[in-house]
Amino acid sequence: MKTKITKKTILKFFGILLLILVLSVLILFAVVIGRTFTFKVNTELGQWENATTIYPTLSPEQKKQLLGNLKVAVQIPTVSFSESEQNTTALQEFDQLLRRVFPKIFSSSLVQHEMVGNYSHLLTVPGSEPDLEPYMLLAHIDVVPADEADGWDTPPFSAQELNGFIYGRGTIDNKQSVMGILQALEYLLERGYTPRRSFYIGLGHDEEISGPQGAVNIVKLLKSRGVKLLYVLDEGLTIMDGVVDGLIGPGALIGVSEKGQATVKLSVSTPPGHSSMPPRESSIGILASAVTRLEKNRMPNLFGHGPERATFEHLAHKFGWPYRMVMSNLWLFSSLLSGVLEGQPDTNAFVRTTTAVTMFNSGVKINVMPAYAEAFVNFRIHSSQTLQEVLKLIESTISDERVKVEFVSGFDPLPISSYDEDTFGYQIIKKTVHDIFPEVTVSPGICVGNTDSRHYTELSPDIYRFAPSWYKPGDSARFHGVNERISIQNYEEIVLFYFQLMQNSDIKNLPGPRT
Ligand SMILES: CCCCCCCC/C=C\CCCCCCCC(=O)NCC(=O)O
Ligand SMILES: [Zn+2]
Ligand SMILES: [Zn+2]
Repeated sequence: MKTKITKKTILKFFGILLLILVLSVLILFAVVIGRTFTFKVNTELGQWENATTIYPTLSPEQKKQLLGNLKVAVQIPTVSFSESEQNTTALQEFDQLLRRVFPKIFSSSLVQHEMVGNYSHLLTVPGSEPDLEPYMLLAHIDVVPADEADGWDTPPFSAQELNGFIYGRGTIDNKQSVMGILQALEYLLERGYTPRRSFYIGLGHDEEISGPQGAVNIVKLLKSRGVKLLYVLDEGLTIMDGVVDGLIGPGALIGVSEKGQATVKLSVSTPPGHSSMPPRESSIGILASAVTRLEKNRMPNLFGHGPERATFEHLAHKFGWPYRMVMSNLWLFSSLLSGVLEGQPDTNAFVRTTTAVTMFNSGVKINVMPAYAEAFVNFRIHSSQTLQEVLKLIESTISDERVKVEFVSGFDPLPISSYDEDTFGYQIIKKTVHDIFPEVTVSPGICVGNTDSRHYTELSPDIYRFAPSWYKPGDSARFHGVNERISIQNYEEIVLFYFQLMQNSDIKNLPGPRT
C-alpha cells in the first residue's frame, strides 16, 4: 500500500513538533522557576545544646588592651624570606611578647606550653571530659616581606591607625588569628573557664615558607603521642562582603580544601655573542615565548568539578533575581557562571589551576647576547586535577625542545573535608559565625592559598581554613601586597569569634536537622 504525503499531513507533523517544542520550553521554564524558589541546600540544625557559660562581650578596657597587643605583635618584623633567611631575632622577641601580654595562659596550671622547631608554639588545654575527641586551632606568626617603597600609606611594621584600621604586614595574614586565639583564651581563663573538650593551639613560625620546622614538627610530636583530632581550623577564606555580584548580604566561606601546587623552572641556553650580530631568537626571546604560551593558554576552566559548585549552591537562596535563578539551576547555567567567574583574578582562582610567572632572570651586559635565561612559574592546582596532570599540560603547552622544564616542588590538592549536617567541625564553625555575625550566610569554599593545615591530614579528616576577617572589594591586593590592614572593630569580632568557638566546641553532640 502506498502512503500518500499530503499537505495536511505535513502541516500536522509540524504542528505536533511545534507543540512538543512549546511544551518542552514550558516544562523547562517551570523546572527552572520551581527550583529557583525552592532550592536550598544550606540547612540549619535544630535546637543546640547551650555551651556558652561565659557571654562573649568585651569591656572598654579589654578593647583598648587587645588592640595594644595586636599593634605590638604587628610591629615585630617576623619575616620569612626563605628557609635560610628568617628573622630569628624577631621570632624570639615575639615569644617574649606572648609571655608578657598573656600572663594567664603562661602561668595557668591548666595550659601546657611547648616550643617546637625552636620558634613555633604548641599549647595543650586539657578538657574536663577526656573522652571527648580534641580539636585544634592553627595560626602562624611569620609574615612575608614588606617594603614601604611599594606604596604603603603607613610603614608596614608601624601598626599605625588610619580611619579605624590598623595598617601593617600580618594584620590579615595572620597575626590577627595568632593574637585573636590567644586573647580569647586569656579572657576565658580570666573568667574561670575550663573546657570540657580538650584542644590544642599550634602557632607556626615558618608557614610562609611551607612550614618545614614548625607545622611539620608539631604534627610529628602529636603523632608520637597518638593524638587524633576531631577537627582542625586554620587561616584561609574570609567573610566576603560586596565581592560577589548579586549576593545579598555577606557570605563566610569555610575552606573545606586547599589547592595543590606545582612550581617549575624553565630555562634556555644559547651561545653568547656580540649584540651587534644577534641571532633571530635570543635565549630571553625563546623563554619569553614559552612563558607567554603558558599565560595565553590557561589551564582548563573546571568549574563544577570541585567543591566550588557547592559554594554557590549553599549561597543560592541569598542571591537576588536573576542571579538566584542561575545559582539554583547550575545543571543548566554552569557554563554561564564559570565564564563570569574567570573574569576576575580572585574568582578565577576558584575555577581553574592558575598560572603565575613569578621570577625571570637573564642577561649580564647590554652588548652581550645572554647565554642563559630562566623563569619560575607557580601553579595552584584545582581540586579536580593532579600534580602529574598539570605537569603533563605544562610540557605540552610549551612544546619547545629548546626550553628545559624542571620540576621544583609541588603537591596534589588537599582532600575535601566534609561539610554535611553531621560534621562536627564544620557545623561548630558555622554556628560560631552565626553567633558573632548573625547577618552572614555560611558556605563551603576552596582555599586558594596554602596553609600549615596541609601537614595535618594524618591527624584529622576534617580540616577547615577560615578566619573571620572581612574581605571587601579591593582587599585581594592586600594579601602579600600593600596596605594590608584590619579594622579595629573586625579585630574585636575576631577575638569574640574564637572566644565563642572554644565554648561552642564544648557541645557534646550536634543537634539533628531542624524539623
Ligand atoms: C565566591 C568567590 C569569592 C572569591 C573571593 C576570593 C577569596 C580570597 C579570600 C582570601 C584570600 C585567601 C588567602 C588564603 C591564605 C593564604 C595563606 C598563604 O599566604 N599561604 C602561602 C601561600 O599560599 O603561598
Ligand atoms: Zn597566612
Ligand atoms: Zn601568607
